Amino acid sequence: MRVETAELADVLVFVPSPFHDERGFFTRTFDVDIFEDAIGRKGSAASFLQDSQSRSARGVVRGMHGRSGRGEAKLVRCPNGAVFDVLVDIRRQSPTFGQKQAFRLDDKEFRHLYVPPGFLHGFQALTDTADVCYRIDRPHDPSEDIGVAFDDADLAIAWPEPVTAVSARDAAAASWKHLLESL
Ligand SMILES: Cc1cn([C@H]2C[C@H](O)[C@@H](COP(=O)(O)OP(=O)(O)O[C@H]3O[C@@H](C)C(=O)[C@@H](O)[C@H]3O)O2)c(=O)[nH]c1=O
Repeated sequence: MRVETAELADVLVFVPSPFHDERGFFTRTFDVDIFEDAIGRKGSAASFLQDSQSRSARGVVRGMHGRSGRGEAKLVRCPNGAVFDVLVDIRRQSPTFGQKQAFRLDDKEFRHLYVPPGFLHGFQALTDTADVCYRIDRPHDPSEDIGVAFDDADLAIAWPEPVTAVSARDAAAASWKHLLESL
């Protein structure tokens, strides 16, 4: 498994080496030693407490979601289909504060993102169905949800497909300007 850095500070991309044969494929999706070497902290893998999966139809956007307080670290991958995944750095002290980066996550290359606390995250499904699995290092607490509208003009995320559906919460999300004032 290869580890790549990203344009955004402290984000890592794990790129596994799937094994293909006539049965299909086998791929490792997580390796504790590789993860902890890359993060530079022994024991850090054990901090992931919750594993979740969502399924989305083509064009669906989920995001842009973040977490207040000390935030949460995430491991994000797409085990079925493909998504256009977007991160925004909302850490005031970061050299890449305010910047965004998009990644293609899919069931061909199985790229796996490590997202430290202090980011907005969202994605759009690029295939008829697209699953996203993510682990987080703190139990979900909706009272700490923060968000920015996926179509905020200042954030200007170029979603590649027409947007077919979003949740009521995402449709009513605050502006990027509003979030910046609260950080
Ligand atoms: C995120 C989450 C939701 N839920 C519940 C709340 C709600 O009833 C239902 C659907 O939740 P949402 O609409 O918030 O799901 P969704 O819009 O898919 O939210 C997710 O979006 C992506 C982009 C992320 O990065 C995730 O961290 C998460 O915020 O599931 C949990 O029980 N545990 C969880 O960890």
